[in-house]
Amino acid sequence: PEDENEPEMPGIETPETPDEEEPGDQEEPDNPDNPDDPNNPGENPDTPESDSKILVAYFSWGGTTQRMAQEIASQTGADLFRIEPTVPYPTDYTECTEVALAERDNDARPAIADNVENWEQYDVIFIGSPVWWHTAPMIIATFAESYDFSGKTVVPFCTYSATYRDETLARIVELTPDAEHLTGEGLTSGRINEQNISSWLKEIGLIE
Ligand SMILES: Cc1cc2nc3c(=O)[nH]c(=O)nc-3n(C[C@H](O)[C@H](O)[C@H](O)COP(=O)(O)O)c2cc1C
Repeated sequence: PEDENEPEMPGIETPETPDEEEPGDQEEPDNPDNPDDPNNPGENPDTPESDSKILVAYFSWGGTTQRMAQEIASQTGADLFRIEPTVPYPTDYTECTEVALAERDNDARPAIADNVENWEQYDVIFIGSPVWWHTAPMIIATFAESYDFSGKTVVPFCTYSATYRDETLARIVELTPDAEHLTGEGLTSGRINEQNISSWLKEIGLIE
Protein backbone atom coordinates (compact mmCIF):
# COMPACT_ATOMS: atom_id res chain seq x y z
CA PRO A 1 0.00 0.00 0.00
CA GLU A 2 2.60 2.49 1.09
CA ASP A 3 4.47 1.29 -1.95
CA GLU A 4 1.96 2.74 -4.28
CA ASN A 5 4.35 5.62 -4.00
CA GLU A 6 6.75 4.71 -6.72
CA PRO A 7 10.20 5.92 -5.87
CA GLU A 8 10.14 9.30 -7.50
CA MET A 9 11.55 7.75 -10.59
CA PRO A 10 14.39 10.16 -10.43
CA GLY A 11 15.04 12.13 -13.54
CA ILE A 12 17.41 9.44 -14.48
CA GLU A 13 20.89 10.70 -14.41
CA THR A 14 23.13 8.87 -16.74
CA PRO A 15 24.89 6.62 -14.30
CA GLU A 16 28.36 7.89 -13.93
CA THR A 17 31.16 5.52 -14.52
CA PRO A 18 32.74 5.07 -11.15
CA ASP A 19 36.32 6.12 -11.09
CA GLU A 20 38.70 3.26 -11.01
CA GLU A 21 40.66 4.95 -8.27
CA GLU A 22 41.54 2.52 -5.53
CA PRO A 23 39.78 3.38 -2.30
CA GLY A 24 42.25 4.09 0.46
CA ASP A 25 44.76 5.30 -2.06
CA GLN A 26 44.85 8.72 -0.46
CA GLU A 27 48.39 9.94 -0.21
CA GLU A 28 49.79 10.58 3.21
CA PRO A 29 50.94 14.14 3.70
CA ASP A 30 54.72 14.34 3.59
CA ASN A 31 54.75 15.83 7.01
CA PRO A 32 51.75 14.61 8.91
CA ASP A 33 52.88 16.15 12.20
CA ASN A 34 52.91 19.64 10.83
CA PRO A 35 50.54 19.84 7.96
CA ASP A 36 50.53 23.62 7.94
CA ASP A 37 54.27 23.87 7.54
CA PRO A 38 54.80 26.63 4.98
CA ASN A 39 57.87 24.78 3.76
CA ASN A 40 55.65 21.92 2.84
CA PRO A 41 53.50 23.41 0.09
CA GLY A 42 50.86 21.72 -1.92
CA GLU A 43 48.92 20.51 1.08
CA ASN A 44 45.17 20.52 1.08
CA PRO A 45 44.34 23.66 3.08
CA ASP A 46 41.44 21.85 4.68
CA THR A 47 43.66 19.52 6.63
CA PRO A 48 41.72 17.68 9.30
CA GLU A 49 41.62 19.43 12.63
CA SER A 50 42.52 16.55 14.84
CA ASP A 51 44.54 13.41 14.58
CA SER A 52 41.46 11.27 14.35
CA LYS A 53 41.59 8.68 11.65
CA ILE A 54 38.62 8.90 9.33
CA LEU A 55 36.94 6.40 7.03
CA VAL A 56 34.36 7.25 4.39
CA ALA A 57 32.32 4.09 3.73
CA TYR A 58 29.74 4.36 1.00
CA PHE A 59 27.46 2.44 -1.29
CA SER A 60 26.77 3.89 -4.72
CA TRP A 61 24.90 2.37 -7.62
CA GLY A 62 25.13 5.15 -10.17
CA GLY A 63 28.18 7.12 -9.01
CA THR A 64 26.52 10.12 -7.37
CA THR A 65 27.12 9.02 -3.79
CA GLN A 66 30.64 8.07 -4.80
CA ARG A 67 31.21 11.66 -5.92
CA MET A 68 30.07 12.95 -2.55
CA ALA A 69 32.23 10.35 -0.74
CA GLN A 70 35.29 11.37 -2.74
CA GLU A 71 34.77 15.04 -1.95
CA ILE A 72 34.43 14.28 1.77
CA ALA A 73 37.57 12.15 1.66
CA SER A 74 39.58 14.73 -0.20
CA GLN A 75 38.66 17.44 2.32
CA THR A 76 39.22 15.35 5.44
CA GLY A 77 42.13 13.18 4.33
CA ALA A 78 39.98 10.11 5.01
CA ASP A 79 40.34 6.63 3.60
CA LEU A 80 37.59 5.49 1.24
CA PHE A 81 35.78 2.18 1.40
CA ARG A 82 33.29 1.29 -1.30
CA ILE A 83 30.57 -1.05 -0.06
CA GLU A 84 30.16 -3.50 -2.95
CA PRO A 85 27.51 -6.19 -3.03
CA THR A 86 28.70 -9.75 -3.64
CA VAL A 87 25.92 -10.02 -6.21
CA PRO A 88 25.93 -6.84 -8.26
CA TYR A 89 22.68 -4.92 -8.70
CA PRO A 90 21.18 -4.89 -12.19
CA THR A 91 22.60 -2.10 -14.30
CA ASP A 92 19.15 -1.47 -15.73
CA TYR A 93 17.42 1.17 -13.63
CA THR A 94 13.96 -0.38 -13.52
CA GLU A 95 15.34 -3.81 -12.72
CA CYS A 96 17.45 -2.28 -10.00
CA THR A 97 14.42 -0.62 -8.42
CA GLU A 98 12.63 -3.98 -8.38
CA VAL A 99 15.49 -5.80 -6.69
CA ALA A 100 15.86 -2.94 -4.22
CA LEU A 101 12.18 -2.99 -3.33
CA ALA A 102 12.15 -6.75 -2.81
CA GLU A 103 15.20 -6.47 -0.54
CA ARG A 104 13.57 -3.76 1.50
CA ASP A 105 10.30 -5.63 1.84
CA ASN A 106 12.09 -8.82 2.90
CA ASP A 107 14.35 -7.00 5.34
CA ALA A 108 17.23 -8.54 3.40
CA ARG A 109 20.90 -8.31 4.29
CA PRO A 110 22.68 -8.47 0.93
CA ALA A 111 26.23 -9.72 1.33
CA ILE A 112 29.18 -7.37 0.99
CA ALA A 113 32.14 -8.42 -1.14
CA ASP A 114 34.96 -6.93 0.90
CA ASN A 115 35.98 -6.02 4.45
CA VAL A 116 37.33 -2.82 5.91
CA GLU A 117 40.95 -3.40 6.83
CA ASN A 118 42.16 -2.40 10.28
CA TRP A 119 38.75 -1.29 11.51
CA GLU A 120 40.18 -0.52 14.96
CA GLN A 121 42.24 2.37 13.64
CA TYR A 122 39.23 4.50 12.70
CA ASP A 123 37.69 7.00 15.10
CA VAL A 124 35.22 8.64 12.72
CA ILE A 125 33.25 6.73 10.11
CA PHE A 126 31.18 8.46 7.47
CA ILE A 127 28.46 6.14 6.13
CA GLY A 128 26.80 7.17 2.91
CA SER A 129 24.31 5.85 0.40
CA PRO A 130 21.67 6.88 -2.08
CA VAL A 131 18.06 7.04 -0.91
CA TRP A 132 16.43 3.83 -2.12
CA TRP A 133 12.71 3.49 -1.74
CA HIS A 134 12.45 6.14 0.94
CA THR A 135 15.28 4.81 3.06
CA ALA A 136 18.84 3.51 3.02
CA PRO A 137 19.52 0.44 0.85
CA MET A 138 19.51 -2.79 2.84
CA ILE A 139 23.22 -3.28 2.18
CA ILE A 140 23.80 -0.39 4.58
CA ALA A 141 22.19 -2.52 7.29
CA THR A 142 24.54 -5.37 6.36
CA PHE A 143 27.48 -2.99 6.70
CA ALA A 144 26.32 -1.49 9.99
CA GLU A 145 25.78 -4.93 11.51
CA SER A 146 29.18 -6.20 10.40
CA TYR A 147 31.34 -3.95 12.57
CA ASP A 148 31.67 -2.87 16.17
CA PHE A 149 30.74 0.80 16.42
CA SER A 150 31.32 1.29 20.13
CA GLY A 151 33.69 4.17 20.72
CA LYS A 152 33.27 5.35 17.12
CA THR A 153 31.68 8.50 15.77
CA VAL A 154 29.40 8.00 12.79
CA VAL A 155 28.51 10.75 10.31
CA PRO A 156 25.69 9.81 7.93
CA PHE A 157 25.38 11.18 4.41
CA CYS A 158 23.19 10.46 1.43
CA THR A 159 22.30 11.53 -2.07
CA TYR A 160 18.78 11.54 -3.41
CA SER A 161 16.70 12.93 -6.20
CA ALA A 162 13.74 14.44 -4.37
CA THR A 163 12.56 12.97 -1.11
CA TYR A 164 13.33 11.06 2.08
CA ARG A 165 16.69 12.64 2.74
CA ASP A 166 16.11 13.07 6.47
CA GLU A 167 14.61 9.62 6.93
CA THR A 168 17.63 8.07 5.25
CA LEU A 169 20.09 9.98 7.44
CA ALA A 170 18.05 8.96 10.48
CA ARG A 171 18.08 5.33 9.36
CA ILE A 172 21.87 5.29 9.26
CA VAL A 173 21.91 6.67 12.82
CA GLU A 174 19.39 4.05 13.91
CA LEU A 175 21.56 1.30 12.39
CA THR A 176 24.58 2.34 14.45
CA PRO A 177 23.18 2.61 17.98
CA ASP A 178 26.53 2.03 19.68
CA ALA A 179 28.20 5.00 18.00
CA GLU A 180 28.17 8.70 18.75
CA HIS A 181 26.80 10.74 15.85
CA LEU A 182 27.52 14.04 14.18
CA THR A 183 24.98 15.87 12.01
CA GLY A 184 24.75 14.31 8.60
CA GLU A 185 24.22 15.81 5.17
CA GLY A 186 22.12 14.79 2.20
CA LEU A 187 22.57 16.39 -1.20
CA THR A 188 21.02 16.10 -4.61
CA SER A 189 23.48 15.54 -7.41
CA GLY A 190 23.70 19.17 -8.51
CA ARG A 191 24.50 20.35 -5.00
CA ILE A 192 27.52 18.13 -4.50
CA ASN A 193 30.41 20.54 -4.63
CA GLU A 194 33.45 21.58 -2.67
CA GLN A 195 31.76 24.51 -1.01
CA ASN A 196 28.60 22.79 0.21
CA ILE A 197 30.64 19.96 1.61
CA SER A 198 33.23 22.15 3.28
CA SER A 199 30.62 24.27 5.04
CA TRP A 200 29.01 21.14 6.45
CA LEU A 201 32.36 19.67 7.51
CA LYS A 202 33.28 22.93 9.21
CA GLU A 203 29.95 23.06 10.99
CA ILE A 204 30.51 19.64 12.52
CA GLY A 205 34.11 20.49 13.39
CA LEU A 206 35.91 18.01 11.18
CA ILE A 207 37.82 20.61 9.21
CA GLU A 208 38.87 24.15 10.03
C1 LIG B 1 16.19 1.65 -6.39
C2 LIG B 1 16.15 3.15 -6.33
C3 LIG B 1 15.25 3.76 -5.48
C4 LIG B 1 15.25 5.17 -5.32
N1 LIG B 1 14.39 5.75 -4.44
C5 LIG B 1 14.44 7.11 -4.24
C6 LIG B 1 13.61 7.75 -3.25
O1 LIG B 1 12.82 7.11 -2.55
N2 LIG B 1 13.71 9.09 -3.10
C7 LIG B 1 14.58 9.86 -3.86
O2 LIG B 1 14.63 11.06 -3.71
N3 LIG B 1 15.39 9.26 -4.80
C8 LIG B 1 15.34 7.92 -4.98
N4 LIG B 1 16.19 7.33 -5.91
C9 LIG B 1 17.18 8.17 -6.61
C10 LIG B 1 18.57 8.09 -5.96
O3 LIG B 1 18.50 8.22 -4.56
C11 LIG B 1 19.50 9.21 -6.47
O4 LIG B 1 19.52 9.23 -7.86
C12 LIG B 1 20.91 9.00 -5.89
O5 LIG B 1 21.65 10.21 -5.97
C13 LIG B 1 21.68 7.92 -6.63
O6 LIG B 1 22.92 7.71 -6.01
P1 LIG B 1 24.01 6.75 -6.66
O7 LIG B 1 24.32 7.33 -8.03
O8 LIG B 1 25.19 6.86 -5.74
O9 LIG B 1 23.46 5.38 -6.75
C14 LIG B 1 16.16 5.95 -6.09
C15 LIG B 1 17.03 5.31 -7.00
C16 LIG B 1 17.04 3.93 -7.12
C17 LIG B 1 18.00 3.26 -8.06
